[in-house]
Amino acid sequence: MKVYCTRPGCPRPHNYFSDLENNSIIRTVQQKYCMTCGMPLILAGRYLPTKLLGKGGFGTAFLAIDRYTPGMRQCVVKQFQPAGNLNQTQMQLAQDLFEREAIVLEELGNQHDQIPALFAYFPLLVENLNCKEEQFFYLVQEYIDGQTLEEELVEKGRFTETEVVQILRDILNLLKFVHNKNIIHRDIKPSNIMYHRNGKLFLLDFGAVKQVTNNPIGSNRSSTGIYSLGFSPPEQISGGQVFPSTDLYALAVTIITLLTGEQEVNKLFDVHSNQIEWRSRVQIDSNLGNILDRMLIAAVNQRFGTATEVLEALSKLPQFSQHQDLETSKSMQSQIQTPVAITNKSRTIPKTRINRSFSSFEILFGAAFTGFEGTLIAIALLNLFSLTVVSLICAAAVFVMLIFSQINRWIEKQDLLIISAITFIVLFFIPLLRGNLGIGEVIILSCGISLIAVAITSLFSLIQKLLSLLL
Ligand SMILES: Nc1ncnc2c1ncn2[C@@H]1O[C@H](COP(=O)(O)OP(=O)(O)OP(=O)(O)O)[C@@H](O)[C@H]1O
Repeated sequence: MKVYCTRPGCPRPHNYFSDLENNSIIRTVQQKYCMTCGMPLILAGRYLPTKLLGKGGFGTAFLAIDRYTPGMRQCVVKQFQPAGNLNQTQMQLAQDLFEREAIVLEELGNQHDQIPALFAYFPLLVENLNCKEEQFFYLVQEYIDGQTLEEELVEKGRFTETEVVQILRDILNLLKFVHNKNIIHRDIKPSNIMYHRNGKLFLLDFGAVKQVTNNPIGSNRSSTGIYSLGFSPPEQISGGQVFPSTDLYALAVTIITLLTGEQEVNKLFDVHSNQIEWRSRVQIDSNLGNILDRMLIAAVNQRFGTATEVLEALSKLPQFSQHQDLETSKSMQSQIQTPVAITNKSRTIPKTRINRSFSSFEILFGAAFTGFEGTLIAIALLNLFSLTVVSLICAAAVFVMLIFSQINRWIEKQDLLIISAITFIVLFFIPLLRGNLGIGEVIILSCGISLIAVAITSLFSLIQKLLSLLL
């Protein structure tokens, strides 16, 4: 098993322990140390980092396993590690913010199923290579197995109007909950919003939150100069007061980047008019555009003040005020009104699953897979049953199942490669399933049909695009 060393700057952080391939040894082993720098690898005696997820402004995130859960649950271990050379005051501020992320996650994550839950927060005292003591801080949170909106944007190019409205509603409901707790997120952007594989949206990174405890929201305290360039409104950049509407501004910029497909958000800013220019880049419902524009007003007193106000404005748009959204809003309402009763998160897959659209690459890759896998299965079935009709019926059923599973995203991306590799290996090692065909002929036949599937799908996509342009 690979275990990742979390010491900043460790020259060889990848460690491999063959004994840890065995789960019962993972559970019982005392400790493991980095073979290069001697750093203890099993954090708090419990969490084993396996992979680097990424580095943010205040820390480094690792994917880890929790060895004391029955299924060795995956989790995210974040280590406090501020970037750049900070002075003592800045360092203390960064550390406070890291701790605040833990406090906020503990409060919010356990009450809302679209915010990662906090599992642990602890310091670790270790000796460095010069035999001096060093202290590290770790925060362990729920792992969201999915993709950030930023990653999806890179894959898809841009989001449709229907998709962004669904995202807008979902995040507004989340913000309503967060703001009701007197907390302002302050770092809403596509890289901090994540789609779980089951279609549920999550809000991440509460490292920049401002908690206005004992003060009304927007009370007279400075915002400590934390912002994401391009997403943050003027009041946040100037280090002044922050308000719930500060998050609404960042949410509007987020939605506009998704609609326009512009990944470099600064390119949306027009220095001449001193505002974000986006309407000419996309064709959307003008009322929806007006709502986004009102979320983007620089003057706080003219911008929408609360998430509820925006939700109300959205519900007045006839094409978007659907029964389903009223239900979502009602269920959120009951969640907010009964905070004491909710202590554990329910991790059920939502009934109203968001059917995310497929990128062109995903469609063509799916077609190639279906052609390849379908052919392998048809060959095997034709050689397995003596009755050709039975084989063809079974093959057709499998074919339909393959397409259905992809449409519902039960299988996607690397699953497709794994499934076709397994089927191919089975055919390779069991000649009975190939009949008179040699392995070379099987490959040629499967690849050929896979190419035909891609060609037919491309043709249909082209016709569909042409029709949508004409109609
Ligand atoms: N709970 C989580 N589940 C899954 N992935 C996560 C989770 N939290 C963070 N990540 C991923 O880990 C990486 C680093 O996250 P981190 O929050 O440390 O920084 P960031 O959001 O990329 O940057 P910044 O702090 O500057 O906003 C990102 O790719 C993020 O998507």
